Amino acid sequence: MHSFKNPLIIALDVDNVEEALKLAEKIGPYAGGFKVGMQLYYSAGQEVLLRLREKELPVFVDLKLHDIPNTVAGATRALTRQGAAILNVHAAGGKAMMRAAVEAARDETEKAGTVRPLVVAVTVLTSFDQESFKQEMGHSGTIQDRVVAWALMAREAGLDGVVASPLEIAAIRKACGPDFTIITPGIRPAGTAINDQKRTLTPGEALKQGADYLVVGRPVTAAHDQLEAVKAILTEIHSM
Ligand SMILES: O=c1ccn([C@@H]2O[C@H](COP(=O)(O)O)[C@@H](O)[C@H]2O)c(=O)[nH]1
Repeated sequence: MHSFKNPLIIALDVDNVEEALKLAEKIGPYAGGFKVGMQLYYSAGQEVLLRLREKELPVFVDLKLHDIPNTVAGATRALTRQGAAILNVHAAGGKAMMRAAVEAARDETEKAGTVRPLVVAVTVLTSFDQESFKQEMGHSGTIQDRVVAWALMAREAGLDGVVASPLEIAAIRKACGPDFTIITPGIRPAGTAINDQKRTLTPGEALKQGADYLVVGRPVTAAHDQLEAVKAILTEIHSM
């Protein structure tokens, strides 16, 4: 297991390596780890992962893989070689796809003698509310029921955990047990902008619900004082 020094993962949602490294330099001594998502990876490629390695903090590579099993396995192998500490696939890709991802990560790390990344499944994006989930996705049940069903499927496929909103943490924990990793975006410290997120809680509330890791982007990246924003979240976390 790659070691995160605290549960706070900062989403480096910026456009280039220089900006990412500048932010990483500033908040690195405080953050538990970084997240590299589509915006940064599609702009900067694997170079950003190699450069972030120098900061010696684990990196969650959030590319939400979703394709046929063989293609997802190949992409998983590449991200594993590039040093991802956590990587993710969409649960909607199905059990065979999820199994292919975790087996590819295991095989790649066994060959290299390195630590296997956690492979987790994205459930229902935090930008959906119940209404849009029903109208646009055609699901008649609740978001929570779908998230729990996908979490159970991910566990059966051998995945290590899920990405879900903080509102579903307790239900996932109950269904999947204490060792199943729960990573939650949709984190909004009190008084910060909600933006496009629909299912949110504060850092303290999410931890109280049982989250393992909190993913925070704009409340830090868009803050007037990014370092102060990180420190305030850590103070809230440590007061729990
Ligand atoms: O359901 C999901 C899955 C992933 N994300 C990612 O987390 C961060 C959240 O950023 P904020 O700026 O704090 O909203 C972002 O990189 C998303 O791609 C998510 O929000 N919801």
